[in-house]
Amino acid sequence: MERVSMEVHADLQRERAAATISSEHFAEWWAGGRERLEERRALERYFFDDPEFNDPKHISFMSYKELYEHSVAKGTRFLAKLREWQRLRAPVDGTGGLTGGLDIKTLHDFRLLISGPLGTALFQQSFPLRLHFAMFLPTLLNQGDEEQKKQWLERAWHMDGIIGTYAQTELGHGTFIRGLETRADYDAEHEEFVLNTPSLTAYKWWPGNMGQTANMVVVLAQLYIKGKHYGLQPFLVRIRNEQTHEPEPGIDVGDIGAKLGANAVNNGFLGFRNVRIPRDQMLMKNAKVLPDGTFVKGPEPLLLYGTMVFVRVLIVHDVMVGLLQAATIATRYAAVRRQSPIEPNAPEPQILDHLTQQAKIFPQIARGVCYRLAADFLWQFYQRIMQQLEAGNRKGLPELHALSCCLKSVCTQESNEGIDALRKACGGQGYLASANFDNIYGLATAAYTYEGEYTVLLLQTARFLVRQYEDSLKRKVLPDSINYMRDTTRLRWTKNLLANAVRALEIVAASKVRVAWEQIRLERKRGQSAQQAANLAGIQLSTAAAAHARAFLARNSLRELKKLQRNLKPELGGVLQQLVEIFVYDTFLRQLGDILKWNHIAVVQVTQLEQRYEQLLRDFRPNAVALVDGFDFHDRVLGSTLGCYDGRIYERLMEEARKNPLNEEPVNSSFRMHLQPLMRGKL
Ligand SMILES: CC(C)(COP(=O)(O)OP(=O)(O)OC[C@H]1O[C@@H](n2cnc3c(N)ncnc32)[C@H](O)[C@@H]1OP(=O)(O)O)[C@@H](O)C(=O)NCCC(=O)NCCSC(=O)CCCC(=O)O
Ligand SMILES: Cc1cc2nc3c(=O)[nH]c(=O)nc-3n(C[C@H](O)[C@H](O)[C@H](O)COP(=O)(O)OP(=O)(O)OC[C@H]3O[C@@H](n4cnc5c(N)ncnc54)[C@H](O)[C@@H]3O)c2cc1C
Repeated sequence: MERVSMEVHADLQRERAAATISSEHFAEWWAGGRERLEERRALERYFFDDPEFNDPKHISFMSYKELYEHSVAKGTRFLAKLREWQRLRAPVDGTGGLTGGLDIKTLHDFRLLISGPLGTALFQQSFPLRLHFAMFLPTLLNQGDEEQKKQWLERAWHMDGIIGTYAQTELGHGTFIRGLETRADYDAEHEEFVLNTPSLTAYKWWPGNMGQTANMVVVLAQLYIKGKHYGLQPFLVRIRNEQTHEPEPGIDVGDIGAKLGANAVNNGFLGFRNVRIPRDQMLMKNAKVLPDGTFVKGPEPLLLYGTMVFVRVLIVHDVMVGLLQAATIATRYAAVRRQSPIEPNAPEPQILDHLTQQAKIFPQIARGVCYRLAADFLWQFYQRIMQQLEAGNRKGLPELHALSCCLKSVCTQESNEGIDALRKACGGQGYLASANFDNIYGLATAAYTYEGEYTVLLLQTARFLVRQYEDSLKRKVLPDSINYMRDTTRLRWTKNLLANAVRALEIVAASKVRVAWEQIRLERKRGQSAQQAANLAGIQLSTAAAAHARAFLARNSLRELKKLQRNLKPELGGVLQQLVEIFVYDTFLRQLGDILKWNHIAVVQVTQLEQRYEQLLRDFRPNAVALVDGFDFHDRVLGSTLGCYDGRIYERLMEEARKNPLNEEPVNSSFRMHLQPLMRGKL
């Protein structure tokens, strides 16, 4: 499904001609500047013009095994070609400097490349070496000491004999990682650790790329020295022979089977039987084990969880991309599809002219744009806190953990919901594999669970919020992202609807945190332990954290909008203003129950906001196609019969149907074997 030079559908031509914004200006801003936009386009052409990267058939027609083998072949060609690209040009942002040095920024850029438009275009069921880059390397980088980094990092970066993954989750435990059972016993005599899987539930289960692809893992295991327990530590273990790729002695490894999506990732299981590794393969930036078996505690035990924080920060960006791919497909489809006259004798309108259709699609576009603003903020914030940590200041870590957890949860959950709503907004055709919602949804919904399950992460944020609430009662200084809790004044409804709505969302969050805190106190008074009280307040706590995330997203969008409007062309600034308003009002209206519970707002004021919201949908309507064009998703990135730039939806639907292997022969063999005997009463 290339962007072919054929004629563009008349409706799309008209939409583009009538828009008041320039897609190209938007694209430039969205990409972070002209140079980056050009660079990204050149990189995409470099891959998309290469016939080696065309799939021989639609992946929905491949078996599980076929898809894996095809993806690995393509994945390795991808890396080779990317290296070639970088030899030809100086390394640039977005391609991850595969031939250059390695730092966390490079890994960030590489991650955005493989989870972003180019990566999802080439690997609709995810990149088959994903975990090597997304978790194995960041863990070596952040948890190895200087010696270990010298020994492993450069080699791992160039995949010189090393393909790694991050093996934490077990069959019995994913969330509660202190409950992991894999053991690493230190043998001081040989200066080795001995790894074992003591039970079925102790099997590592889920790590990506682990089934057949990886030959090394960072494994999280419980450290024991002379029988004494020292908690979880990371160990570097070779699981397959570097030359033959046969499992090493004592290693039981395999693939866990087909999933809802991301089937190229080859998630695996792994058991250890007396597997020995040298002492210097415990990653020791933090805690250390000396040759004689002395355990030296690290300055910051929570660094062990550092890779998870890094990945959570990036997930906000990942799911934003998926949501906007789906929104682009649905917008273009709705601009070409015509159905159901509005006036009895009028021609059928573009379905995008039904206001309810606008209400399905535009809030998702707006949401994606606001998530992007939050993702950029979060990445800057992460870098700042990491610099502070390196300098020995850990003050900002709890706020980073709290913010990344609730944003990861809420952005993932709402993107999942949004992608599904966009699929439904395409009617029946949205259900076809050739529309590509299945792959987009499959990737986005995995992120709801991995790297910390939705509710579990909200509860992490809630712990922080409740503690901060107590601090606010004691008039202590609060971190920036929750400073709004200090303001205990009631909402004063002014003419500025946007400011009203943002403040109302903050009041909801602050009130819900207070209620959660009160419930914990009540349960404590009833004699419950602190932990049981937290469990019994779990619904209040988790919904308070989600409310906090929404309040943050709204406030951040408003703040960023103000900054942007100083630098952008007025018509673009104006459309971004519409989108921020749509996002905030949509959030407000979806939370109306809570909003009314915690704010004194009259019915007429809600009506005023509803009317403004509906007006905004209509105001945004003329720019909808131009705006999604500005995300600059190549047709290969959307991979959809419904979303192509030229709008030839019906031609493509039919072309794809005809390519279906079932249509290769006029009569399928099942007729003679089964249907005919049935009809002749011979079964
Ligand atoms: C749920 C928790 C956070 C609970 O941990 P715990 O040890 O029981 O800790 P606790 O007693 O609740 O808390 C102790 C304290 O540590 C804090 N904390 C917890 N995690 C972090 C962090 N990352 N950074 C900074 N601080 C952190 C907590 O908030 C607690 O603080 P507090 O005592 O309240 O001040 C943890 O176990 C966890 O993170 N679970 C989720 C597991 C997870 O995310 N697994 C990811 C596996 S890899 C994966 O999925 C890869 C897919 C990637 C892909 O395909 O791209
Ligand atoms: C596609 C995919 C890729 C993955 N890749 C990797 C990988 O590369 N490496 C790796 O190590 N792992 C990986 N994982 C595992 C993943 O990190 C875990 O599945 C995830 O952290 C959730 O843990 P769980 O499966 O134990 O869920 P559970 O914790 O069993 O969740 C089940 C239910 O219990 C609830 N629950 C659990 N604890 C609590 C609590 N304290 N309070 C309230 N409710 C609770 C949850 O909210 C949820 O509703 C992957 C998973 C998936 C789906």
